[in-house]
Amino acid sequence: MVLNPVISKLAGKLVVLASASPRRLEILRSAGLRFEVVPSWFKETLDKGLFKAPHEYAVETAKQKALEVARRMPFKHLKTPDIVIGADTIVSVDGMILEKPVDKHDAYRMLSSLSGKEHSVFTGVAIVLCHEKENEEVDYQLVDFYEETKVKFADLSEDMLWEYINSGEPMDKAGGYGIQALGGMLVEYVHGDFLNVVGFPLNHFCKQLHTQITPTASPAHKVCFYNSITKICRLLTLFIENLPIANFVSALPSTFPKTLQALFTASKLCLFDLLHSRPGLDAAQVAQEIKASEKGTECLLEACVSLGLLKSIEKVYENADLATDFLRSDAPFSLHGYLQHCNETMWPLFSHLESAVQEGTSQREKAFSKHMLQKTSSSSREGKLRFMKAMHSIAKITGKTIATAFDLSTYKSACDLGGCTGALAYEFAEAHPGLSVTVFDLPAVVELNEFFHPQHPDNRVSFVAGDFLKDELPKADLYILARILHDLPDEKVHILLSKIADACTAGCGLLLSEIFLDEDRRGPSRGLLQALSMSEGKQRSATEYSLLLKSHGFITAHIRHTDNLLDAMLFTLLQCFSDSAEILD
Ligand SMILES: Cc1cn([C@@H]2O[C@H](COP(=O)(O)OP(=O)(O)OP(=O)(O)O)[C@@H](O)[C@H]2O)c(=O)[nH]c1=O
Repeated sequence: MVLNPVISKLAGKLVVLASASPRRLEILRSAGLRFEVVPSWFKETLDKGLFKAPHEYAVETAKQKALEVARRMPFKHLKTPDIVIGADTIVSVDGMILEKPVDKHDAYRMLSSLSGKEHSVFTGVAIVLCHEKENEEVDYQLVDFYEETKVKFADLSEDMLWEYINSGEPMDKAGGYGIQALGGMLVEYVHGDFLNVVGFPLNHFCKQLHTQITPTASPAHKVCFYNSITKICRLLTLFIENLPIANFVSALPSTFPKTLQALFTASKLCLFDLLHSRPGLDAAQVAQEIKASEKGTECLLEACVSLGLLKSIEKVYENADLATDFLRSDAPFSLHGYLQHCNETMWPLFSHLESAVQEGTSQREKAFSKHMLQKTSSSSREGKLRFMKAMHSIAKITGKTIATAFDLSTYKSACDLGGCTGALAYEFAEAHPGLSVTVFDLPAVVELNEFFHPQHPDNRVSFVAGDFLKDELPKADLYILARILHDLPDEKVHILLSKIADACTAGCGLLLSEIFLDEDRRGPSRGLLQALSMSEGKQRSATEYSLLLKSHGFITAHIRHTDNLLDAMLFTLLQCFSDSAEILD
């Protein structure tokens, strides 16, 4: 008997059912499985037209339900599950997909379309296996499958239909009926797994578990605490991107703008650099060094102490770990460049958000004086350098996570398109000893690279100047597109992807790194807030990126949601598409 050993394999693991369906709970409880129920917040709103077959829709919805819970739990429940189970049941008849009816008339429409006919019930199931890595990031491994059961309804008279609808039973059930209760009276035959119709294909599930789950012991309740680096990066970045992180700064949002400005000002005045090279200065000495008033400097120092950025012992100051690790300009994970960009570019732009929303146009002219327009313009050397410093900060913080997201051992050469200062390329070279990486970026960007000396230079990283929309791309087995696509208008996205597909041979890879929006576009906030400052591009979900890349011949191989600002997806080229008719809008 396969069931018992399978269920007992899960003993000691934190198993979570990402479903509010009482039937699923009952089926799995009766089988002896011990689990917690955390209903998914994923809204079943995927575009059905995008799926070739009904079961693909059910499987994708099940995946999204389970992934949403798997990703939410470490933050909201402070524990990482071992296994999350999601499911979605749909009824399919005459090419239509029927879900739960929205009202009685909808139930009538559904039931009358089933009357006297055979239909299919599909349940898509996703099992997400969560592996917490040493750095406490979580790796998600997905197993999915579906089960089909055929059901034939008797001819239903109007009276029967309305009597059944008025019983209230149809409302929370796919297709508007419950085969396990009154709805059983409408059914002439069932071919296949009965429990699949009720909402969960138990037999198929156990078979999958049997082959997919290895019986390694794991603590029942792993409490997820971020290690300090991940935590500080996250907090600081959320902080900068305007999210309510009440643990870090109390009494938000009233203190929020003041906190940000204190951070920006301290960073701009190089306070953290000064206290790194000369710890133990008092307010008067600091004031003298940064050429500022004594009173103002003292207020700023005290504010920074209250924010946990500085420490003070008997009126002398030194950097707290947070400042040492992230805020001094030469820290390995320095946010200095990014803070400067936020202060001098993002802040003025966002203070014109109201008119940006009203007019739907860039507010640069309004937000900046002539002098600042020049300083922040991407066509000026200073503006370019400023932007490069900001991108360099982000690449340093996210680089390792992206570079180690996938097994890339089959690739020998990579090309980071728009790779800017090479910060990401160096991470890839360090993480993959067999990989050479070419950074391809505009001549004016490559020229300025002398300002960014890598900590560990590596002769497997080289720079080639060119325009990825116009020039021939360097040959590589793997193309990297990190934070590029979201910023481009659709036509440029397609030009770039076509060029990559043309440069690739079958089996070549494409690694995409972006913020992936939740499928229902309810988060993450950092992606949706970033969209407010984008005039041309577009934020997309993982499914949208998959479909976009698929239209150029790339198929999704792996997805990684990293919780370190950027997510990543690895694609493989199946065949080369040069025909623009293949391109989806
Ligand atoms: C055909 C049929 C369906 N159902 C129920 O229909 C819901 C489908 O909806 P779902 O979207 O898959 O699930 P949900 O109930 O919204 O829960 P969740 O997993 O949180 O989305 C599930 O409940 C199933 O049992 C029955 O109880 N009996 C039947 O004969």
